[in-house]
Amino acid sequence: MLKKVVWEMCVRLASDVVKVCVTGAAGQIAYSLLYSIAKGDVFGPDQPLCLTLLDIAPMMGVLEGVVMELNDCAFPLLREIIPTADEKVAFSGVSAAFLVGAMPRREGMERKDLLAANVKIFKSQGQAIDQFANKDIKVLVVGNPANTNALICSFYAPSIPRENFSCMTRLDQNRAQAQIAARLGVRNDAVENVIIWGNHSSTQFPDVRHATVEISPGKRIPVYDAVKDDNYLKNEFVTTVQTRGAAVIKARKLSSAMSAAKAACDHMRDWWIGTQDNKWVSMGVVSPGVYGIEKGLMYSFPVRIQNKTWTIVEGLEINEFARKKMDATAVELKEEKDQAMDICKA
Ligand SMILES: NC(=O)C1=CN([C@@H]2O[C@H](COP(=O)(O)OP(=O)(O)OC[C@H]3O[C@@H](n4cnc5c(N)ncnc54)[C@H](O)[C@@H]3O)[C@@H](O)[C@H]2O)C=CC1
Ligand SMILES: O=C([O-])CC(=O)C(=O)O
Repeated sequence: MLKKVVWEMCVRLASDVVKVCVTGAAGQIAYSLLYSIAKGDVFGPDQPLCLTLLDIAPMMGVLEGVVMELNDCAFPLLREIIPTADEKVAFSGVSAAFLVGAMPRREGMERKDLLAANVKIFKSQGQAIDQFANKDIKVLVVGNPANTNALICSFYAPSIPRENFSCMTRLDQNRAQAQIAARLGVRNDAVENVIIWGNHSSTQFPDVRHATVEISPGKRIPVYDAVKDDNYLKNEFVTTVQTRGAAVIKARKLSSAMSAAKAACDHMRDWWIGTQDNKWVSMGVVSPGVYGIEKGLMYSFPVRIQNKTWTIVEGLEINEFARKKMDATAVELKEEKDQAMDICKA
């Protein structure tokens, strides 16, 4: 009898393990990301994990070192680590994937300058996900240009619902939230419902028209009323968020990594576990044609999430200023999409 109970417990434990893939696993974002995932920050403090770590063949030596360090952390939730350069091994049976592996930009480049170098990675990984991953996999694309790479990845994985592909604009959301909090001298989490519209690029539109801030315990007011400076919110604030990635590269000579990893964790955790009550988060998702944004573009919208399903927050008033910004970033996404399709078909 005891033997049977123990056996059943073992079976349950084994089947409870969630398989998660991280690509670019030997790179700088992954170095922070893997730590947080393995610790339980994303899938919950009781969720056992198997991590598959994909990188290219020449990086297998470095990846071996990352695996050693993960083992040396002695994480209770980490049941198995599979380092590999083979997409089939990396994506087989996977329920959640962080697609980080791609070339980062250097000083003076725009993210779309990476298209030619990176988009084929996402075509190939889309095809592998289509063949080998679980059909309900949740895919977060971080590698730049993130929106267009996510679109291509989903295009080449036709057996997986398009809603299961997203790209990361959470870093932009976190940046916007932190800028407002600093301006008002409040905690970062006092600021809610900041929106990032569009592309994870310098045309994105960080919008605080619908955001609120708790300025004193229990007192929440619109950010516009708290800041009382329309000129700042429409100009300096927008530009600061749009160009923050470039500012980090200029200072560090490397692109954001710790903050990118934190944002990837925030994004996937909210997708997996759900958003709270009236809070919105921004993520790049395939446009269903709302807010006048062409159907099929991978565009960042405010969403609520329940049961691992996102729903765009609809009905927000869009003024003339916002309309222009939202359209400009959509135009850029359309251009990137056409260019990416040409590269993939060549
Ligand atoms: N969406 C966002 O908010 C952000 C996106 N990024 C982007 O994330 C990407 C990764 O950045 P870092 O980790 O700093 O770069 P990194 O150069 O440190 O690491 C990239 C890793 O990807 C690997 N890789 C290259 N091709 C691969 C393939 N086909 N399959 C698997 N792995 C592959 C490389 O060997 C390398 O180990 C870049 O494209 C960067 O621009 C960075 C910050 C924020
Ligand atoms: O700016 C870059 O190239 C890296 C990135 O996406 C970011 O920091 O937002």
